[in-house]
Amino acid sequence: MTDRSPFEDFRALARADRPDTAAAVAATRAREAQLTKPAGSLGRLEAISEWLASVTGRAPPAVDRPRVVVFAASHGVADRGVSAFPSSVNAQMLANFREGKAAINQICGAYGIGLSVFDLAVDVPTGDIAEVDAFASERDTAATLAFGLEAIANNVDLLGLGEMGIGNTTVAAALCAAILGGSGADWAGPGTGVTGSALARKAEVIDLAVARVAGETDPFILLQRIGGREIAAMAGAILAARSQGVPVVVDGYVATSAAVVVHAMNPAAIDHCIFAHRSAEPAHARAMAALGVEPLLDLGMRLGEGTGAALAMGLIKAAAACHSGMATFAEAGVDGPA
Ligand SMILES: O=C(O)c1ccc[n+]([C@@H]2O[C@H](COP(=O)([O-])O)[C@@H](O)[C@H]2O)c1
Ligand SMILES: Cc1cc2nc[nH]c2cc1C
Repeated sequence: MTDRSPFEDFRALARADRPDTAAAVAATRAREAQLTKPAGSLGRLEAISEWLASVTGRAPPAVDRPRVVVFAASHGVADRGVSAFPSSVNAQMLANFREGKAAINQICGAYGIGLSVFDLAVDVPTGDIAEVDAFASERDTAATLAFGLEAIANNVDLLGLGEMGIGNTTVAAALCAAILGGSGADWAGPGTGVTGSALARKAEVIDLAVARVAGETDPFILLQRIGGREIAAMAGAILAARSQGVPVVVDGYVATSAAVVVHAMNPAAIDHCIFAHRSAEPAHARAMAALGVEPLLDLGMRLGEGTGAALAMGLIKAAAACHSGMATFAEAGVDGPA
């Protein structure tokens, strides 16, 4: 037996170059210029088509099997009063997803997007990160990263990442603070609706978690020590999707914290991700600024469960449909610019 780290495969994925897709990008750019519209008039939709081509290597880009994946997990830290809701909501919302009655079911239904929901043992919370590590071992953490691979099963060609986990805005904040710097107060926000003195306590809990890991810089070890399972699974899904040329749509603050972990391994390792929306959770903008990304939407949403991602995927589907379905000037007999 060697003492090879269980994280080694994920480190390799984070470091790997993506395949060369320059030909698909060039073909997409050339076709875009021929379509029946003034150059640039579809604005960011044109950039989305080019992004799809650059990630998938397909020209014209197509979205045939979009899917939102929701990872659900429970957090020991939720018992510290950092959320407006109890952890019992996690299992109850899983039942609601199964019944097709949550917001994410409706948005996916409206846009023809598949939905998978994974229960990452919501009956077993991870450790209370103010006092102990979230995951018991590197092996446990790596197993959950590996579970993220499930997200791209069955030839998913556009992946939306969402989550459900009472207390996880505290976990996301602690991860952001530990990786990007700043205090608990910089990264804390209302989450499900925490305000006033409870919000101040939430910031203190984040500070406790960050102080506990002081000096640690390895992003995967920080993931192990701060968690949680849904964030680890989303980080694993981001890495797996990149290796398979699957474009990823990142939802809100919590999903973005998974991207922060991957980005800390290698900034280029999130170059196949697009950020769906600016969550109303105030620190989400701060996290995206640190990643140097600009979200597609700003609708004042702060639900999680992949809802922002699903809305952005509707836009992305429309962008691909315009690019591949529109006639060229020559095909339609429309005069070009004078
Ligand atoms: O991702 C976001 O931007 C976001 C912002 C606020 C709340 N949430 C959702 O609300 C839960 C976490 O909030 P909290 O207050 O329990 O930490 C969890 O289920 C998330 O999906 C998610
Ligand atoms: C009801 C409810 C639904 C959610 N969906 C995602 N996070 C959530 C948090 C709560 C509290």
